[in-house]
Amino acid sequence: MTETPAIRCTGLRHTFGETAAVDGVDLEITAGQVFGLLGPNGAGKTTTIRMITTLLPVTEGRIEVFGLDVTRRRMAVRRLIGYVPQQLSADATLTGRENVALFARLFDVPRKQRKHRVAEALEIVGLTGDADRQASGYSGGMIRRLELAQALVSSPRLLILDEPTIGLDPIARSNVWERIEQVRVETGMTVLVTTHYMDEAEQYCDRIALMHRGRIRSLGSPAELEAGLGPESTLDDVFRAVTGDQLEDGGGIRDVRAARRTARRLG
Ligand SMILES: Nc1ncnc2c1ncn2[C@@H]1O[C@H](COP(=O)(O)OP(=O)(O)OP(=O)(O)O)[C@@H](O)[C@H]1O
Repeated sequence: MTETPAIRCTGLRHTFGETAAVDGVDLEITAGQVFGLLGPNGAGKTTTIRMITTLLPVTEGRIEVFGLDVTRRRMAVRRLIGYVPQQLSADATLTGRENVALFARLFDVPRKQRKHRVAEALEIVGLTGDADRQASGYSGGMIRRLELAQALVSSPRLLILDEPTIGLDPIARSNVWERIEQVRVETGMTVLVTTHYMDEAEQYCDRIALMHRGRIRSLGSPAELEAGLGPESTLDDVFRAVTGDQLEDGGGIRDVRAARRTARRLG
């Protein structure tokens, strides 16, 4: 018997007025994998994620999360998902522990388990020593790890991260990824992540979908995608072949925006 996939999208579409942000996506994500959704700015990644997390309606097609239809079983689906959006979700005026405790209450973690689960989530992301400091004093990497703890406190089966490492320095980036990897190994959680960083996708993702103009253009493991283009090809080459060089400027602009956003959050 085949295992129910963590996510199955069939003929998925979402339009904003005349714009088809997601334009016929078929996608299956195996439970327990780290799956990377890659694409240039405006490819439709965030729109896809927002439909999976039930935050946007499905205009056309169907999404199932562990076999549950997201349109009909919205609340049940939400209970299965931990979501770290691109925009700020940590409160700088609270301590790290208070931030995570707030999410434990929001996500209905049973009262008796809350203290333990909050401490556990902080431990996983390596923030135990800083848990009782105000988040306003955290670095960008620490804020991102705090947001990860917020998403983990409800013990989700599916963790969805929208550009978790954008705007961070290389050490903070690998630190965030190590925590994600650790949780995956320990819990068997499925992880769906968007990133602009090809090296991260190559190193940490089991499978990748390259998205461009609302459609999936290429799908497979990093090695399969590279081998498909030719010997010595890198994931960057595959990306460029699919999107026509859009990454050259796109990533930079995006990084500047993200760095500004991170600076604002810390300021
Ligand atoms: N609320 C909205 N109203 C109108 N158009 C939108 C809205 N959100 C997204 N779009 C459009 O839908 C398309 C896909 O956007 P989306 O944010 O999903 O892309 P993305 O791949 O996540 O890009 P990025 O890497 O910049 O986050 C773009 O053309 C975008 O301008």
